[in-house]
Amino acid sequence: MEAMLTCGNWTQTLGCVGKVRLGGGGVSSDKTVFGAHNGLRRSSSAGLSSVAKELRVVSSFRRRQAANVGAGDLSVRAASGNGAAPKQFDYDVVIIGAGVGGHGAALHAVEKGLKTAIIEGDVVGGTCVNRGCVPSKALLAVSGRMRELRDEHHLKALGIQVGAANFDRQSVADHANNLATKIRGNLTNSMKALGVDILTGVGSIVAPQVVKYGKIGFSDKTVTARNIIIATGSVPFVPPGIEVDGKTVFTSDHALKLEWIPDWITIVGSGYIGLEFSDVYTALGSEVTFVEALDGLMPGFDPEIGKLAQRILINPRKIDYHVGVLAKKITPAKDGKPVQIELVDTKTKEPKDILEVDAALIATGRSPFTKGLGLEKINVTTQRGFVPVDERMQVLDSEGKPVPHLYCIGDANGKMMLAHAASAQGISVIEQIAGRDNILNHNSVPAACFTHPEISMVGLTEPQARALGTEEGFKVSVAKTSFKANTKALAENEGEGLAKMIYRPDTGEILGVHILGLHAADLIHEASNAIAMGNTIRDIKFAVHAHPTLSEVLDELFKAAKLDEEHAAVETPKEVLESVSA
Ligand SMILES: Cc1cc2nc3c(=O)[nH]c(=O)nc-3n(C[C@H](O)[C@H](O)[C@H](O)COP(=O)(O)OP(=O)(O)OC[C@H]3O[C@@H](n4cnc5c(N)ncnc54)[C@H](O)[C@@H]3O)c2cc1C
Ligand SMILES: NC(=O)c1ccc[n+]([C@@H]2O[C@H](COP(=O)([O-])OP(=O)(O)OC[C@H]3O[C@@H](n4cnc5c(N)ncnc54)[C@H](O)[C@@H]3O)[C@@H](O)[C@H]2O)c1
Repeated sequence: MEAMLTCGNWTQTLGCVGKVRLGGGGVSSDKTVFGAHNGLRRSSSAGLSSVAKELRVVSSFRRRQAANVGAGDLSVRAASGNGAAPKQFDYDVVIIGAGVGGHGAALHAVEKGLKTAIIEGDVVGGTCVNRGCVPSKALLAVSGRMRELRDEHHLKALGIQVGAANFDRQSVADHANNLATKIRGNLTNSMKALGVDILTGVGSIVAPQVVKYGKIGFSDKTVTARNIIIATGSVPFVPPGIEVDGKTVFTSDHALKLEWIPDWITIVGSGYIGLEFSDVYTALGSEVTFVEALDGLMPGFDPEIGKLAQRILINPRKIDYHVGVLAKKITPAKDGKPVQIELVDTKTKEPKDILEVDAALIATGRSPFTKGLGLEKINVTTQRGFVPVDERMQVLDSEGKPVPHLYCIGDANGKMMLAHAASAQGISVIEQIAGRDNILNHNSVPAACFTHPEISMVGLTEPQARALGTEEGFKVSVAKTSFKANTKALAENEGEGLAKMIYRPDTGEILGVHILGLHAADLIHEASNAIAMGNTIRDIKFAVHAHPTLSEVLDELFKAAKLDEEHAAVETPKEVLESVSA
């Protein structure tokens, strides 16, 4: 199968992909054949932390040649044209792709004193800044305000009266676009200021440690690099049979421009993009119909959180849905006819329904953008387009052996399609290049869906944890707390929400935390940091939280956990008493 996909100004043909991998971390299951994407568990923002990184880097920036890197003589030399690796290098590190992954790696590389270049074929910032996290969060900020201002019941409960709230579509669109421009500028300036060479053009590998780049239609230039990092990201995946015209049938790339607000829109796919856009569209007045291939909405979330999300984010809104169906064919609106969507049963492929709507947003996952990278020249075979890597992000060749000095980070390796994961992988790679072994614990990487209220998560879902427990022979327990008992949430009149922790009662290890509620995206970090640091519940349950804050939801959660040793502590005196009285 082949699908035409666009990335920024480019168009490419990508092989359509096989399996949907649900969940990540320790347990996963391959289900249903449609679409290319990774696990559906995680996220948040990343290139955005670049400002903080920038400050850190500026203060410590001192270009040095790390002895353990062995960067060699860095003066410019001609690359070997015979496929052999060069002996001397123009750069310590060349990164292909200036998205948030590439940016994170570049900044960390200069901090480590590595001579660094980044090659970008479109615009700096990649998906997250230009077509992803940044503009979508700007639209979601408007969605949140509109919801609040139009929720009479909520405002009345707080004693507030306001007139009818309204919005200007173009100004909302401008807000999203302006924010992307601003953050793009920040990213570009941070790299320039620190001495990262930004090379413009499409990069590809011509031999080990040799990269050529150039603008399409112009002659290529060649650079040699001791280490190459592929960070070429991803593009929307459009299943075969769906015709995207960019006007009435579109992907997130188009939707973020908010060129119009359809009265009725079908969103194909109820993952992150589908859910976030349903929040935006319903706040701005659209009716939404979800089409989801798997048997329930939001199939990648912890099932209990998914159910609650359906009760809070779907049922009370102008949203209906069809689950267990594939959008087999979608035809854009033409000649006065609406968009036509033919649905078939996912399992039997029997025709189920035909929808006629004003617009369709295709949110069915993303495909790696790795074609034309020249990987075949160095014996690397992509898997469904993804670059195979080991736990250190080192690229694996066709025999499964690590290719020396070649790494791949971010969406292009498909491990976890999140901005901050891309950036964290980049930093981890640079640490290794600088001589310090580093393996990113992906189970500690949080994710968030920025709906109102937000959903966040880290680690395993309950079914994943239980499956792992069965496999490895340990008991799994679950603790829960509600936002309804939290003073701050109630003061805000935002008591709907749940926090859930999955853990090992024998060791106190936190296996996963899932939150649905006000500011869940910010709250998750106490749990993700605990997992990253290897802290157990025992370590954090006595940590003090300010009152009244939302963080007390997590405080309660940690305190609600029942560890085996605590049962033992209660039982021991009884046993002692019995033995004494006997
Ligand atoms: C609508 C939407 C919302 C999202 N929201 C969030 C969110 O809130 N939080 C979150 O964590 N994640 C979010 N994501 C996911 C996030 O955007 C991606 O995970 C992240 O951008 C991946 O970063 P990357 O550096 O791997 O790739 P990209 O950001 O895709 O960057 C890759 C760059 O490489 C360039 N490139 C590609 N090939 C070449 C080549 N051969 N030569 C030179 N340059 C090349 C591209 O032009 C691009 O600039 C969202 C995604 C979408 C679509
Ligand atoms: N807040 C965030 O962090 C955020 C926001 C947006 C996107 N993202 C990232 O972008 C990536 C892509 O997001 P996404 O929502 O497109 O993908 P996704 O993988 O999150 O969800 C895709 C959904 O589409 C369904 N699907 C696939 N093919 C289908 C078909 N033919 N018909 C009907 N349903 C179908 C899948 O079952 C799944 O539920 C994600 O991996 C996510 O990590 C993150």
